[in-house]
Amino acid sequence: MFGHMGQLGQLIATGMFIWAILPEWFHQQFRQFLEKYFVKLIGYICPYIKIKFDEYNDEHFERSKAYASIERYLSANSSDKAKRLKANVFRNCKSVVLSMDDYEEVTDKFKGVTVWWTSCITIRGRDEEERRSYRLTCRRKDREFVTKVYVKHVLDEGEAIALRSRQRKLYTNNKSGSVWDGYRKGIWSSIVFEHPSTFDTLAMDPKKKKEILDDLMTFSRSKDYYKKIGKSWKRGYLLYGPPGTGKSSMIAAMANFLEYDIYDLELASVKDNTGLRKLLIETSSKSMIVIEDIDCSLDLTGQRKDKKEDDEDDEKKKEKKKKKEGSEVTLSGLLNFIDGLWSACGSERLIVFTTNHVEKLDPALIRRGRMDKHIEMSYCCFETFKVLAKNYLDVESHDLFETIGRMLGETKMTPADVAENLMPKSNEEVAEICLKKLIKSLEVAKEVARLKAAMEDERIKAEEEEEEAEVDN
Ligand SMILES: Nc1ncnc2c1ncn2[C@@H]1O[C@H](COP(=O)(O)OP(=O)(O)OP(=O)(O)O)[C@@H](O)[C@H]1O
Ligand SMILES: [Mg+2]
Repeated sequence: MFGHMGQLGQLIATGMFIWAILPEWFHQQFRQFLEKYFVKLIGYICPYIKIKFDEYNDEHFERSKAYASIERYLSANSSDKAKRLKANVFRNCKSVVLSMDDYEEVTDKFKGVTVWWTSCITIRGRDEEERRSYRLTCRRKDREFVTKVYVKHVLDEGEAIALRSRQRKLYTNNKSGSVWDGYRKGIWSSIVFEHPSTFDTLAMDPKKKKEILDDLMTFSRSKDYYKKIGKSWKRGYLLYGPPGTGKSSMIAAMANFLEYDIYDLELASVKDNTGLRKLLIETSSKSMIVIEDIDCSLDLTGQRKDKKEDDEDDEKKKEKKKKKEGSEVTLSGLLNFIDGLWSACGSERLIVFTTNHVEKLDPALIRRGRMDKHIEMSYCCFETFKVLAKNYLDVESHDLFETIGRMLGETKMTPADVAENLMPKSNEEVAEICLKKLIKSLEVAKEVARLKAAMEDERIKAEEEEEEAEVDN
């Protein structure tokens, strides 16, 4: 027994001696060889596979997009399951994002498949730099599903969460061309978009409101449909109606509903058609491009149709006018902006025009396909009033409603005017006082309209008499 022990001791001692006299490179090779086969061996035995997502890839300084998406996905789906959390406040984000703390593990289930996520840190290099990563563990049998379906689901969902929580922007174009926005020159300048208008605060016929909401919802979910029918994923809205009927409020409500950015395009500040195209290219997806008061923006009415008929003098006059205004955008330039080849450069975009005079616009500009949906914003009807009364006074029914309903049927008053009357101006102004104020205003408006109509009748009568007198002479 002791003899065997002695032999073994000798063997070990010889082995150690040989190991000691072998060169360093041999040690390294041997170690690598062992590590490689050990990992392989574990791979054969272990029923799980692991996928690592690093926060920074070696060749990029930027934070990995996949890592950020996973972080958001996990904080939204598993932050209630993890026991130790980290709070992050991102730039461009409204809220605090909770994510798993280091070395924390959570379980996630998707379509019946269970996976495990671990947040890891490795210390690398001489500077002992901390490298973060997420490790996804799944069963070997689920490998195909996890790599092809689950990971895509996580990344898509993470991106969608980022979009939902970002701060939206209101952009406007600059007359001077481009502005320095801190790190690059841009042709749009922006502020944070925080308009409080929503479809709840917007007063209009509930049926019409629902129709618009359905339309917007369908649009935002129709990516594949637009691809199938061979159209770029955009839709044109024309909002028309008298001043103060809620066109601008509707635009803000639409942007809030769809969570889009707004590009408020001032046509008069655009130098020419090329400038218009540049602006278009610089807009992002999930946005609304708005041109307010399109009839006043430029002399676009009939520029295309009547071009040949215009005599030279007219052309010169127009040229001069355009030079004075500093804009040479033409109707055809604008038409191309809306649905020319370049308009397909982004996706999921609404183009919205507003006007007080729809009849002044060139039919080519507002034909379906360019302006797909025409929405009339009109004077306040009883249904509109009820929404305003609810929003402004918290009143859903009142004895005075009947009178107001009847009077609104007889008199044209814009929602802006009705809203102004309904808004309490002091603590003493209770709902009834405000409603009475509105009735008084409606009476005045009715009287003014009656006088105007009478004056107009008189004017027409006088003109007719004048004509008759001329004929007699
Ligand atoms: N339909 C509406 N619902 C709720 N509020 C409205 C509505 N219409 C007008 N208002 C109120 O009146 C104000 C003016 O409305 P808004 O600016 O949307 O009108 P507009 O149609 O864009 O007018 P303009 O043609 O002059 O640009 C808004 O601030 C809003 O408070
Ligand atoms: Mg407006």
